[in-house]
Parts: sequence; C-alpha cells; structure tokens
Amino acid sequence: MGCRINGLGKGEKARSGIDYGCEEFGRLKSVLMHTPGEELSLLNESNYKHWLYDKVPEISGYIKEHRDYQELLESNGVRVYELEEYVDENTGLMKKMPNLTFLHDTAVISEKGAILSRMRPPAREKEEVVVKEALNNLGIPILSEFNGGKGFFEGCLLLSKETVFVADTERHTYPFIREFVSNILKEFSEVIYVRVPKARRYMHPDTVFNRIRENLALAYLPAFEESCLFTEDSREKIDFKAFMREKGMEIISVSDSEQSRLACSFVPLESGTIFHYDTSFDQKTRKDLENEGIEIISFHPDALLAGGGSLRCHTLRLCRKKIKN
Ligand SMILES: NC(=[NH2+])NCCC[C@H](N)C(=O)O
Repeated sequence: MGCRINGLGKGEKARSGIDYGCEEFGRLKSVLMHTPGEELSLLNESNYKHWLYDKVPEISGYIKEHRDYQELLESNGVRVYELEEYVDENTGLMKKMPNLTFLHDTAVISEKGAILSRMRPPAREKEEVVVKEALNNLGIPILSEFNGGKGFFEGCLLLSKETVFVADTERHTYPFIREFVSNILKEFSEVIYVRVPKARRYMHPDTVFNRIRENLALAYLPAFEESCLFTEDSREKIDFKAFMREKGMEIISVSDSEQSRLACSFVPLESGTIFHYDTSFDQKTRKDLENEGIEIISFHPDALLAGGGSLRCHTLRLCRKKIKN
C-alpha cells in the first residue's frame, strides 16, 4: 500500500514562524485580516442590533470595500495574511460570526506573544478561539489569555515596551481587567487604566485614544472618567493628559462628533502616516494634523459603515518592528 503522507493543513504553511510584535512605532509590516463572507448573510432587519451592527450591510459592497482596503495596505508594502488560510479546526465557527472581520478586537500582538481577548457573549463569543488557532498556525505564541471565569475583555493598546493602555468599556468586566493587569505587569512595567462610559460609541480603547507618532496622539478626553496608573506595587490616580505630556506625548483632542465618527480609530502605517476613513475628521482637525506634518492615506467607507467599525477594527496588526531592510 505504500506509506501514507498526510496532506499539510492550510495552516502549516507559515509554521516556520513570522516576525511579530507591535510595541515599536516602526513601519507596519504585516497584518491578519478576515475577508467577510457568508456569515454576513446571518444579518437581517430584525437581528442586526443583536449582532452589533448599525444596519444590515449591503454584502457585496461591504466585501468589496474590505478588499479595496486590503489592496491599499498591500500597495503600501504591508503583507496581508488571510485568517481563513490559517484555520482548519474552527471553520464551522467562522460561518457563525458576523463580527469576526473586526479582528483587531480579538488580540494584540506583542514581541512576547499575543494578548488574547475574551470576547463578549453572545454576539462575539468565541471569536478568540478561531484567532488563537490562526495565530498558533502562524507561529505566534500566546502571551496572555483568560482561562475560565465569567466575564469579558475586548482588548488593550500597547503604547511601548513598558506601557499598556486599558480602557474599562462596555466590553470589559472589572474582575477581568484586574486579572489582566496583575498578569501583564509581569511582562510590562506599567498599565494605564482609563474608565470610560459604558456606551457603544466607546466600546473599545481605540474609540477614545490612539497614537499617531511617538510624541503625538489623538484622544477624546471627555470620555476619560477616571485614569489610574498601575505598577507592580502601586496604584495611583493620574491626570491622563498631564501624565502623557510628562512622557513627551502631546494630545490633539477630537470633537464629540468626530469621536462618534471613529476619529481616534486609525491605522498608523509608520510614525506620522495613518490610514483612515475620509469621513472621520472635520476640517479643523485635518488642519491641525497637517500643521504637525501628519499624512493621511484616506479611504472612503460606504457599505463598511454598517458594521460600526473603523479600518483599524478590521486590522489585526502582527508586526511593526523597526526592521532594517
Ligand atoms: N475596535 C473597534 N472599535 N471595533 C468595532 C467593532 C464593531 C463591531 N460591530 C462590534 O460592535 O463589536
């Protein structure tokens, strides 16, 4: 009969491992994305709110815009890995997850491995299971994840090799935040914790804060109800803006209306250059950014807006180290 050779699973391709880690403000090298597919047909007029959409998406337009965005990334030298190609076991789950395309929320990739979220049930339940499989097949280890317990934690932001930013949003439960903070402080020296109102418009940390350059960020400060700094052995209240200024970071404030158009949620290509919806900024902010020498690579969303997410939400950044070519 001869010997049996097992076909390589789809995910085996990249098992040799890829570069990963997003702490450094280098040029964006690679991302993981999920081109939405048949799962979008789960959405209809009576259930789109349950599924955390703002309206029923126009499917072909939605997929086309997602692809256009991928091409925009690629034309700027970013390698796009497609989730589906790294999933074997959980393909069945993928078809039941209309929010899986918002991959950003499921994991943050540090140089030490992935910080996996625990997605909020019912609409986003278990998305991290699919993503964990793909990351494993990509050769990216898991640095932190939630085992057991009832609660959820939909992501954080890495500000540097030392600092993690956590927002206490409608998608985070406080006991999970405490567990996360105490675990992650073994790997990072400080965690900035910010409590924001529990409302959809502030659902993830990137809706209120995001860096454009090492020394410049956008924020919507009225949503910062309380800010604290956690270290291994201390916890103190801070004035977020003053604290960041001391670290050498200035903040440009966005307006209420801009925040509701996801102004803080963009994807830096490199320090000072961002991919962003052309619908998010008013003229004044555009001018302020221009004066700072910031370049915006604009993308016009139409069908994509139905999902309530930004370009950033569709983008799980894998690697943006300062790699010398
Ligand atoms: N990082 C983000 N802002 N993600 C937006 C996710 C949108 C998605 N429909 C949800 O409500 O969960």
